[in-house]
This record gives sequence, structure tokens and C-alpha cells, in this order.
Amino acid sequence: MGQPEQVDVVVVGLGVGGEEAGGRLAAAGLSVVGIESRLVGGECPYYGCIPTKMMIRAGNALVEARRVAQLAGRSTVTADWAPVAKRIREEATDTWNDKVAVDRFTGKGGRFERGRAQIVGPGRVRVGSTEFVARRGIVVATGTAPVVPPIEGLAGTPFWTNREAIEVEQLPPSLVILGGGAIGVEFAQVFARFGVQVTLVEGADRVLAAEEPEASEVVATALRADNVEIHTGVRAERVRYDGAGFVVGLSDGSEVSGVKLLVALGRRAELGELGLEEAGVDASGRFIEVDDRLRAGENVWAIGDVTGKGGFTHMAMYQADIVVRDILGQGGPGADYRALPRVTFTDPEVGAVGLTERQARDRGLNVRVGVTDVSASSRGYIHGPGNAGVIKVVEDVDRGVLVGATSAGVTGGEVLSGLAVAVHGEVPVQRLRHMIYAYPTFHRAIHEAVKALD
Ligand SMILES: Cc1cc2nc3c(=O)[nH]c(=O)nc-3n(C[C@H](O)[C@H](O)[C@H](O)COP(=O)(O)OP(=O)(O)OC[C@H]3O[C@@H](n4cnc5c(N)ncnc54)[C@H](O)[C@@H]3O)c2cc1C
Ligand SMILES: NC(=O)c1ccc[n+]([C@@H]2O[C@H](COP(=O)([O-])OP(=O)(O)OC[C@H]3O[C@@H](n4cnc5c(N)ncnc54)[C@H](O)[C@@H]3O)[C@@H](O)[C@H]2O)c1
Repeated sequence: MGQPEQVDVVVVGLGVGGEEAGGRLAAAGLSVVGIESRLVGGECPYYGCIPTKMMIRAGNALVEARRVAQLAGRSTVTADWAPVAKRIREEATDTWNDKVAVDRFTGKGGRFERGRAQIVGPGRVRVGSTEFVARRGIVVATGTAPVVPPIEGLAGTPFWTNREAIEVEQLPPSLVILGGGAIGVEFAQVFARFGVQVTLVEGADRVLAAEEPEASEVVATALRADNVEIHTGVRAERVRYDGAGFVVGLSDGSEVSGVKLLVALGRRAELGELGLEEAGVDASGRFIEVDDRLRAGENVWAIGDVTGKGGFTHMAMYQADIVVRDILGQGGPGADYRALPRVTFTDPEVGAVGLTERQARDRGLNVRVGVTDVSASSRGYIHGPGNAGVIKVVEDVDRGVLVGATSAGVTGGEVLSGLAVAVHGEVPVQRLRHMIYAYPTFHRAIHEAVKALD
């Protein structure tokens, strides 16, 4: 190994957050080394957000076309996965080739190294036989990997995670999905809409258990309408694979089976081999602890999924912005997660921001909620088939502001924007109550939810 090379910043992991932070620091004139072991761009463009949303767009097109019979005449629709797989391969991922992304990073002035980085001392990072010394510091942006729990019989079988599910060229006749979080429900609906017999197993008593129960109900109803068989309140305990398919033993003694098995049981940060302790950062927790400037230790910052603040692309981008400002000494506000928005892109979509009712009550807030049925709104009535949805707002009565809201519906993620502004800006509920909402929009249902607080 030669002499360590001096640079300003080393970014470990060039996924969403690392590429943003590293690229901007390089564009600002710093000498930046970005190290990526897999694909520059990370999970989102190659195995996450973008390809799944392309799948969802396709599945929704099929279902909309089938609704023509109720609205506009006759339609014959034949589902075909080939255009979806082609779009993912050619448009989204360049067949999982990151040349464009590498060029984007180096085009901003960053130096790229492919390999698995290891921190070997304060400011010191090794990749292969090269060692860098970072004068300003290290940014850790290593993301998460799928959780594969020690379920009896699972290890060694050809189960899918999101990565294999995204790469699929030919759909199986049947699929068992373990986990009814965002990943599980999005894939369940897409594959079911393309004719796969999907069985979904969720250990909690409802799908999307982290969101409002009203939203879970909307999604469960939609999934059942798409022929997804849902098992809630049961955990996967055993797996058998016989070469032709999987049988999963559940905690209630029953079994479910499918030709393929998708494990969507959460995500975990892989901190073990990073060498964080060498830079004085505690690696014993599930995620890296950070302050509101995303500082994890002396001249070490962490951003994105690895911080455990919310596994979303917009979170990684938001945190990257704070780190860039901190390193460049530009000031500005620190991290504020009160109005974290999230959208699960099922049809209907589930948008949510801030606290759920449960979370608000658990914090001891004096809570009032307003709920309205989107299908009963003027726009819901006009929309007809596919109009299910709910808007729920959670008020901190003592302050007279919303601390959380949910918008499930055909455009639930878009309707969320107004609610996110209300939570983020702490707009008084009385102002929301006396605001003018355009008719007949889906967002006008927010007014009904706010009025229901009274
Ligand atoms: C199926 C699926 C769908 C999703 N859909 C959405 C969505 O619709 N909207 C949304 O907001 N979010 C979505 N997400 C979440 C989103 O993809 C992540 O929140 C986002 O990618 C996090 O960015 P990150 O930079 O923290 O990590 P990542 O994108 O995971 O990037 C981390 C990078 O670090 C690299 N790395 C790790 N260790 C090392 C090392 N030691 N040396 C070098 N490199 C290393 C990895 O190879 C990886 O490329 C989805 C995720 C999945 C799995
Ligand atoms: N639209 C989006 O923004 C989007 C989409 C997909 C993923 N993501 C990100 O990826 C993250 C991970 O998603 P995920 O769905 O894998 O994780 P998750 O943690 O949201 O859901 C996993 C589910 O598996 C269940 N579970 C755990 N062990 C079980 C067992 N043995 N048997 C049955 N059920 C069990 C849990 O109760 C939980 O509901 C999300 O939290 C989000 O941050 C975002």
C-alpha cells in the first residue's frame, strides 16, 4: 500500500444521499472521493423507488382500462409483463449499469472509486489498496439492505428480496410475500394486477401497520379487490422449498404456498464491517446516531437510511443538503423531522405526514382527530370506480395546529402536499377551517376533515 492520499472529503456509499452530498461538495470546489461498492445512485433508481413506480404505473393502467366498462364503453385488456420489464431494464436501470451516474458524479469534479470502503482511523478510509485521508471529514451514506430473519429453512433457498423482484422478466403463477409494509403491499398489488396469485403474510394485525388504521383498511380492501390473499396477525415461522415452490408455515399452524417467495420484512443498516469505531463512532446500535447537523462524531457525518430517521429518498436528499451546508460552513437550519412526508404508492395511494393519532397520544398531546371519506366527496362521487380513500387530520388541541395527517386516495400522495405544508408551517387549524378549497378537487376533502375536528 502506498502513501495515503490527502483529500477534503471521502463519501462512503454513493446512493441517493452520498451522490447528492459528494456531487455538490465537488461542484463547490472541494476534492471529494466517492466510494461505491455496487451501483452509483443506490437502491432507489436500480432496485427501489423508480422501477417499482414504473411497475405500479403499469398495473394501474391495466386496472383503469378495466374500469372503462363502468364509465365509457368496452375495453379488452391483456396483461403482459414484457413491456414493464423492458422499461425497467432499458429506461430505469440501463440493465443495472451505472455509467451515466458515475459520469454525473465525476462530471461535477468528484473522484470515483469502486469498491467496499472501510474506515481505518480518524479521517482515514481504505478501499482496496488505496487509502485516503480526509482533511474535512467522512460522510457515511451506506444505506440499508433487506432484513432476512433467521426463519427456519429460509437460508439457502432462492427467495427474492426487492432486488430479485425488480429484475424479474417472467412472472411466476403464484407468489408468497412476507411483510405487509410499503414494499410488501406495493409489490403485492402490482403482481396481482398482472395475474399472479399473491398471498401476503403480515405479523402485525394490519397491513401498513406504521400508518393510520383507516389507511390500512383502504389498502387491505383494495388488495383484496385485486385478489390478494391477506393473512394478518400471523408470522412466518418455517419455510420449505422443494425445487418447484415454497411452503411457508405460519404461527397459527396454517401454511401458505407459492412458486416464488418475496421477503419484505424491513431493512437494516450494515454497520459491522464499516470500521466506524476507528473514527470514534458508535456502531453498536441499529443505525448511526446523528445530531441535527447529521454529525455522527468528530468530522464524521451520516446521511440517509443509515441514520434510521426514515427510509426515503427525500430524507436522504434533505439530510445531504444539511451536511453540504455544514461542511461548507453555509449555516442554515438543522434537521427538523416534524413534517416528514411519506407515500405508499398503492392504488389508492397512502400519503402521510407527521404523527399518526397513536403517536400523538403516546406523546401525551391533547389530541383531536377529523376524518372524512374521500369517496363521499364531490370529486370522489364524480370519479366513481377507484374512488376509495380517507383523509384524517390529527390536531394538537393545545396549540391549535395539525401535527399529523393522512391522505389515502387515488391521488393521495399529491393531496398530501397541502397537509404537509399545514404541519410543517404549523398553520393554525382555524386558518385551514376558513380557507377556500377548489371545487371539485380531491384536496377539497381536506376541508371536510378539518371541519370534522369541531
Ligand atoms: C422496493 C423499494 C421501493 C422504494 N420506494 C421508495 C419510494 O417510492 N420513495 C422513497 O422516498 N423511497 C423509496 N425507497 C427507499 C429509498 O430507496 C431509500 O430510502 C434510498 O435509496 C436511501 O438512500 P441512501 O443514500 O441512504 O442509501 P442507498 O440508496 O441504499 O445507497 C447506499 C449505497 O452505499 C453503498 N455501500 C454500502 N456500504 C458500502 C461500503 N462499505 N463501501 C462502499 N459503498 C457502500 C451501497 O452499495 C449503496 O449503493 C424504496 C426502497 C425500496 C427497497
Ligand atoms: N413508497 C415508499 O416510500 C417506499 C416503498 C417501499 C419501501 N420504502 C422504504 O423501505 C422501507 C422498508 O420497507 P419494508 O416494507 O420491507 O419494511 P417495513 O418495516 O415497513 O415492513 C415490514 C413488515 O414485516 C412485518 N414482519 C416482520 N417479521 C415478520 C414475520 N416473521 N412474519 C410476518 N411479518 C413480519 C412487520 O410487522 C412489518 O409490518 C420502508 O419503511 C420505507 O422506508 C419506501
